[in-house]
Amino acid sequence: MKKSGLFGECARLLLFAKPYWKYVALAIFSMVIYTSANGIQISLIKPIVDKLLLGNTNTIVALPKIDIDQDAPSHKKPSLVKQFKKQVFHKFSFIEKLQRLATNSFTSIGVTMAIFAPIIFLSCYFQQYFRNLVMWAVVVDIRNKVCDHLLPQPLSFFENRKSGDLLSRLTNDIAVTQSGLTVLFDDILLQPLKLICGLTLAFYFSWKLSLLILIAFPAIFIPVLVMGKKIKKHGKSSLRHLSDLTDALREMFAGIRIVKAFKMEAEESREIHEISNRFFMKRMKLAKAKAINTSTSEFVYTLGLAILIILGGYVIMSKKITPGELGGFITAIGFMVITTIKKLAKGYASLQESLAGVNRVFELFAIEPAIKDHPEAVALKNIHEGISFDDVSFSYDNGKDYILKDINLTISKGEIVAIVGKSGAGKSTLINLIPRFYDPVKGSVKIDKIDIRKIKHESLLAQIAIVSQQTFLFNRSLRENILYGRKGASDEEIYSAAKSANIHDYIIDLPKGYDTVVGELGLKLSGGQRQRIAIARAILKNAPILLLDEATSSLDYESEKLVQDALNNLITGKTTIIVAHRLSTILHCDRIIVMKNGCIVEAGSHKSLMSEEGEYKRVYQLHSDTLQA
Ligand SMILES: Nc1ncnc2c1ncn2[C@@H]1O[C@H](COP(=O)(O)OP(=O)(O)OP(=O)(O)O)[C@@H](O)[C@H]1O
Repeated sequence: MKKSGLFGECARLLLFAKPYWKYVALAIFSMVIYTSANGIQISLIKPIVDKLLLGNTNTIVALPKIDIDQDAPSHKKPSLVKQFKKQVFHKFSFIEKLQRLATNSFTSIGVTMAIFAPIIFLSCYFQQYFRNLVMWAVVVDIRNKVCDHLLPQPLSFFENRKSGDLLSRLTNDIAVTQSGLTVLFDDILLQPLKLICGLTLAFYFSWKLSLLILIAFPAIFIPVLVMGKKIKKHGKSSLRHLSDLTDALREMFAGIRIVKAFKMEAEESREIHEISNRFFMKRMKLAKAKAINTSTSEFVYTLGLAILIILGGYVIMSKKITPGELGGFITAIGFMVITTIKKLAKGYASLQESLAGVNRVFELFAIEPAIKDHPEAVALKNIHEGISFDDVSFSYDNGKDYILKDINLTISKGEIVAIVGKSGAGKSTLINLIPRFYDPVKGSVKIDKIDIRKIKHESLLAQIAIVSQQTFLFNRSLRENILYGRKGASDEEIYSAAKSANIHDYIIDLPKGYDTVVGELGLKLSGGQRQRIAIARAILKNAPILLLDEATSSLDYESEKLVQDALNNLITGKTTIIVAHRLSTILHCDRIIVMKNGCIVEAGSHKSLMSEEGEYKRVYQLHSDTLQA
């Protein structure tokens, strides 16, 4: 993935806020109001001290201001700095006017502050509300976009990755990204406004002291920048360890039956402890970098404050500033500038930590879907001729080991074909090429003579119903699980599909009937019941191509007979491919294909294959002997 710096990554993150620019503008507007209102309140400190306390009067009495200019000869042309100061303060003359109006007495100052209270209340509320609105909308959008980007990835993408890693990126890393957004919107947007306001006030009170503060800025930021890089590095590796932990936990719970059956609780617990310890060590490295960052900043601030007090004392003693100005200056620096710089430094560190998560989330966006629609892809509306495999070879490892070798097979529309062969012969792999779970390495799979790579993937899948070896049920109601076959089907259609799959009677006997929620991974149902739900789902889909991969393997003999009848009804007129180990279930298929080591070695009807002394007859006899034994 192309590496981008801090600004690049922040900009990419902020691009997600583009659809919400109106709310961003409202948040910034509220922030400006809020910060200015705070600044104006601080500016009232000067009249409180100089006019009301030191002047000891309730009326406007112009204090003889002790100024560095006062001894200057009147004919001398003011320096450039002084002219600039005059110009700047002239622009802020409204503050002076406000002061005159509002600073006659403690009461008028109190009233002025009270007038600002609702403004501060509203601007504070809206700036927080809009910032949060944008931030959470962006977080939700990022997660949705990652999901949308990942779901079309081919099966191999998910098989080659730890699902815990994906889970961790979608939860932990996005949570870290969210805190990055908080920093961006809270600190990076709001704090500079406060900093500008604080510095303006500080310059207004004493430009010389303010310049000293500006000179000290690099001393504050250098340690922050250095530690920021470390924080990002440790942040990224601690997220990787968290993802390992998520994956281990997910696997342990998914395989809890096996863990219990083999009494492996202690072993699993040891494994989890080890991974947790590794995560802890990484997390501590991150904590150390963050602690160094914060404490170095605190050290510099405290030192800076000490110097400021010495210098402040010096200037007040030499009467170059009024006590009111010094009070205002220290308040502006203490409440606005220093707290803001502290927040910016802390925010920078948090941002670096978050960018580690942002990086990992953006890595997912960089993955191009391996199976994409061809630019000239056509939509498949139905199937007229059939399916064909033309010189198809396939490998899971980029051609190192071929699982399917030069397969040539034509299946006519409406034909029922069974694929048999030893375990590992490549039967499931062959049928997985039809819905494009994988693409062939050589040759092509065609439907109605169109290479399926040139058919719109969605329309291809719409023509196929699959019942696979590993029946998966969602932790939702039985109704929803069956409805997965065809969204929008009526209750009658669901019941009819369930009846055909011989599961309806079982469902209606349950206290909650079709609204019964299936336990996690379908643990609450027996293997046979799960498979019948999956068959009902496929029946409901009513697609013209049926792929049954060991569809009846988990059924007891009674259910198998009933489901077999149902399947027989269902497959009438449909192009069906059945992968089966139980040879008794495929005797009446139109054609039986025998596979061995990734090649088709025999093909024909049960009768014709039995008349040959080939692989089928050998396996069939072995199968019959096993059944009789
Ligand atoms: N996702 C995968 N990644 C890598 N290799 C795989 C994958 N799926 C299957 N294989 C390998 O491909 C070979 C064929 O597997 P396949 O599942 O197609 O055989 P099968 O004939 O359906 O076997 P069974 O009857 O046991 O299900 C096996 O050696 C298997 O280990």
